[in-house]
Amino acid sequence: MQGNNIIAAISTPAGVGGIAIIRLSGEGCIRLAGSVFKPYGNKMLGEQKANTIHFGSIMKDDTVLDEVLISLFKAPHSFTGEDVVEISCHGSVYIQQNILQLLISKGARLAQPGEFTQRAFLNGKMDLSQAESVADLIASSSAAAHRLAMNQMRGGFSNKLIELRTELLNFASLIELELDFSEEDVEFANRERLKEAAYDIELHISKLAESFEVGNAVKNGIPVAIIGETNAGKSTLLNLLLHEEKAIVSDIHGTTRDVIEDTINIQGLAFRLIDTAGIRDTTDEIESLGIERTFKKIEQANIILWITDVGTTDEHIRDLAEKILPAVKNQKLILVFNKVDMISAERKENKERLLREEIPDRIFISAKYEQGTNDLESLLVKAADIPEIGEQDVIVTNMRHYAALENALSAIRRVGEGLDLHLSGDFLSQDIRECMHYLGEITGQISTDDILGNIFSKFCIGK
Ligand SMILES: Nc1nc2c(c(=O)[nH]1)N(C=O)[C@@H](CNc1ccc(C(=O)N[C@@H](CCC(=O)O)C(=O)O)cc1)CN2
Ligand SMILES: Nc1nc2c(ncn2[C@@H]2O[C@H](COP(=O)(O)OP(=O)(O)OP(=O)(O)O)[C@@H](O)[C@H]2O)c(=O)[nH]1
Ligand SMILES: [K+]
Ligand SMILES: [Mg+2]
Repeated sequence: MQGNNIIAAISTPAGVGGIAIIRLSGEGCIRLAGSVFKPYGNKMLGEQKANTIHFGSIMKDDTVLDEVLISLFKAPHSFTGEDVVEISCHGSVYIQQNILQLLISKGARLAQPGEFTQRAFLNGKMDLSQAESVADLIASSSAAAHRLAMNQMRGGFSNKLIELRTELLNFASLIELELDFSEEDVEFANRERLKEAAYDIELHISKLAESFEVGNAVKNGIPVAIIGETNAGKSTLLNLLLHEEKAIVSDIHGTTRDVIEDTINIQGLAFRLIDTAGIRDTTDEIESLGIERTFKKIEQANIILWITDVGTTDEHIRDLAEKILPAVKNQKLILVFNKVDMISAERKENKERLLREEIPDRIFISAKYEQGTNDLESLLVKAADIPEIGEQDVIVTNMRHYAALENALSAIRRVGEGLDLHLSGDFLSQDIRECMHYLGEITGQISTDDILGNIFSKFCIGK
């Protein structure tokens, strides 16, 4: 049916803002929009040039639904690569819904989530990793996450993958050429040079794969577990850093029983703060489960803030250290002495020396009276140890890309091993092709409907 291929959606958030945008894409969408648009000028919409904007009314039969601006894009020069019409109307939900229904009654259909971007991908406007970065860009909540998504959208990652693919292709041709001439027993490809090439590619791919640790932390927030004895002030600190009464604070030991998480932005970096149940010996079953979770969160965090009441005895702190230190592996551990408002300078000096060797990073704060918390924030940024990210840096932020890179890495490693073992060219070339296949999955040169469906269904409607 004609028009069935025209998709429509409200691209702006529901019910907020003075102006809303309704987007149409697909062959015939300009004519479709023209059928409900009464221009104030004398030319009909269908006669207008690409990249122009027009003022007029949207008509439902004889009633004016709204006065709008309509922007025209013509294939292939649009976001989707198809004809695109954008209607800017007033931001009333009533108007938006009525215009959308009107367009659907004229033959458009509701766009699925991400369908505009999916079309842009299918029409070659961008590759798959760029399309995915659009969703990341929309979700970015810190300067660093924004920069990574922007680099990816502008093709940094794609270009790197194209480079690698070209290298692999050259590599495969060398080996395959040799295969064609195998009867004549010639060696076109110098084995040492092939080994170097394989190693060089391996190095590039492994660098990309390794960047995922930083990329993932920047995109999802660096996980910070806030742990320690009951009543140390963990939830007070969480609320202070979040500027929100997220967790219940009380002078009752064991107030927090389950994990509470939220994300904050400090100096352009996102941190995922995780408040946990206070550690103590308890017979309460629920509380014990909460404490088990505390130890799980220690495992999952990059940074651990061990909060202790500065008035807690040295013995008790040492006892806790025996439980906490074995659970800490690669994570950064910071010892936070809380409630400094309650103690003397002399007492503080004594605590300065406690567990110095085991935990060199420490700070004194008062969560309740907001003392030392700026320094704590700076300490968090330092502990996060995220390298400065430049515009040219390619950093992997997507689990799907990471998994594909790991597969590509195994394949290119097999090529290197095959060369060491003097395996015949057909084996080598098979692994090189496999490596290319996995890189192609990232850019979408290799893709299935399942993969695409999975990616685009997570987008918002209208994107
Ligand atoms: N109103 C509106 N704002 C928007 C978008 C949109 O689609 N509509 N975008 C949607 O994400 C982003 C902008 N991205 C866009 C990317 C390409 C084209 C486009 O028309 N490209 C053509 C022409 C390029 C040219 O003139 O040089 C092309 O690539 O051929 C439009 C928007 C953010 N803001
Ligand atoms: N004087 C003083 N009191 C504080 C400070 N920080 C927290 N408190 C008080 O300490 C008590 C316990 O605080 P919480 O934040 O609930 O402690 P918690 O570590 O989350 O406790 P649990 O969830 O029970 O493990 C509350 O009465 C807070 O008001 C501080 O810096 N100074
Ligand atoms: K408490
Ligand atoms: Mg608490």
